[in-house]
Amino acid sequence: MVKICCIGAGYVGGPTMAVIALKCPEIQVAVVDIASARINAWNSDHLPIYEPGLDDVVKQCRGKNLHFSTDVEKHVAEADIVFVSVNTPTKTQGLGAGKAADLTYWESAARMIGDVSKSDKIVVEKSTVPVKTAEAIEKILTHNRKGINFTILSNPEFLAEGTAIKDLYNPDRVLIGGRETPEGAKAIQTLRDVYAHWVPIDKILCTNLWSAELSKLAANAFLAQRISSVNAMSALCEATGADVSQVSHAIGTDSRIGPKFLNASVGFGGSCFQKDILNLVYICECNGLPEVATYWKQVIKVNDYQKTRFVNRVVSSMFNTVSGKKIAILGFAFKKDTGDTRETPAIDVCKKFDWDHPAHLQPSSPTSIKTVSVVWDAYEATKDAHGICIMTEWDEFKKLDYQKVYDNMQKPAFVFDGRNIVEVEKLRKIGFIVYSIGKPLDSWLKDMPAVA
Ligand SMILES: NC(=O)c1ccc[n+]([C@@H]2O[C@H](COP(=O)([O-])OP(=O)(O)OC[C@H]3O[C@@H](n4cnc5c(N)ncnc54)[C@H](O)[C@@H]3O)[C@@H](O)[C@H]2O)c1
Ligand SMILES: O=c1ccn([C@@H]2O[C@H](COP(=O)(O)OP(=O)(O)O[C@H]3O[C@H](CO)[C@@H](O)[C@H](O)[C@H]3O)[C@@H](O)[C@H]2O)c(=O)[nH]1
Repeated sequence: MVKICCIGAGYVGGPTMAVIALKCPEIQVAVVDIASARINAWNSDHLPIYEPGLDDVVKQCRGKNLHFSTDVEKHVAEADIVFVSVNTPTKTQGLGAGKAADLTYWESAARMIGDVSKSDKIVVEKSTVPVKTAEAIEKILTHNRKGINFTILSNPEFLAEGTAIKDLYNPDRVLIGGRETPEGAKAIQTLRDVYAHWVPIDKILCTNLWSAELSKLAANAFLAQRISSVNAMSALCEATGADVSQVSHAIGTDSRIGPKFLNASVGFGGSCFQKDILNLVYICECNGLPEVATYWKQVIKVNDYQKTRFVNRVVSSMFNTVSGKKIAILGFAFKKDTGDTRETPAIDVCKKFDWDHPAHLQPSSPTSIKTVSVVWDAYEATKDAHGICIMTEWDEFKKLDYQKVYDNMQKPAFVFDGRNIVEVEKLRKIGFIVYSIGKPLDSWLKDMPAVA
């Protein structure tokens, strides 16, 4: 019986392994993590992450062929295939700080695999890593191998949060990269057999190691670039009277462009896009390609510009200051259907509001945190507020009774829609002053500065 162990029970390791366990009943799957609170949650009725459909998959397999454990070494030692799905955040200190991927979690996992293994293993890179990481991992493992053979594969994950289970059931493709050697080919075949339980074989793409590693960074860079492109257009739409939704639709019907990922927004967030582009930029710089690095860096610059532009719209509309005003932030996650707030644009927007306080009103003690309160209900959040900022496109915010919201707010009442989900004309009829990204401007906002 094939045994799989996945190191890292996070947003990727948990759902991915749960789906493998569901689709491959004859395979034993162990998901291990050093974070005991996370493992306890995976073993409880309250899973550590919110993902539609995940509870159901876990309930079907947990305790049968899916196990969550903190006994990392035992499960790694027993496994034939070890997935490594640990976090690879941006380095905050030292060489490459602010750009390069921090591979300390990866390296310690690799050293541990080398230490505890007593049988041959396929080691699969599931985390998103810089190109050539597999070579570094090979070196670590082969220098410690004690006669054991380790074959490294790259199998990057393309799921998006909020649709992880759907994406895992029905991936656009599964990508497996390996060495072009007999051992590499054999390992690719073993992993391909796992996915072939439910993924059509023509959707399982096999490449060399470096192509697989780079494809993951390239895919995220292209996706994020689309958002920055449409967001750049949104600024031009506001300046000219064009409507970004109409422009997106018009260009998206061109089959060469396609309709997806063209929603203008307050900016992209999440733990992946910025981190992976910075990683790509660093790799370009290290390979002597400064022009290529600058090109990709611009995607992040436009994203930062979009968040700043949004805050400036809010502040300039509200008589050039938000100091002393109540602003209701609707939604904090970086997108709907996830509880994940890593790198969410809402954080940057709220921080920029803090900056707008005049010096004499600057919070001076830790108790100033009281200026933020968190409530469950949108009606409570908006009561007596001067303005509303919609930061996440939760369906709940589309269906609010905006007349009721308006009646309970200070006047003039503002809605700043960072996700373009409200019906602008309907809200304007109620009496709101509405700003929607990339849409024809409310007369209130005309002639006000969009960018400081
Ligand atoms: N979140 C996504 O949607 C997504 C999608 C595709 C790819 N990725 C990539 O997958 C990787 C994991 O992302 P994530 O969002 O699941 O991260 P995460 O932070 O949710 O999970 C990583 C887990 O690894 C554990 N860990 C770290 N070092 C360990 C060690 N030595 N031994 C055991 N456990 C260890 C941590 O405790 C943590 O629980 C990253 O490289 C990310 O870029 C993420
Ligand atoms: O038209 C769009 C689409 C998305 N977004 C924003 O972009 C961010 C990222 O969204 P999405 O890509 O759907 O979610 P992620 O979970 O970050 O998934 C991305 O990052 C993952 C981690 O690498 C990859 O696996 C996925 O393929 C890739 O889509 C979110 O803030 C969205 O609101 C927009 O502003 N406009």
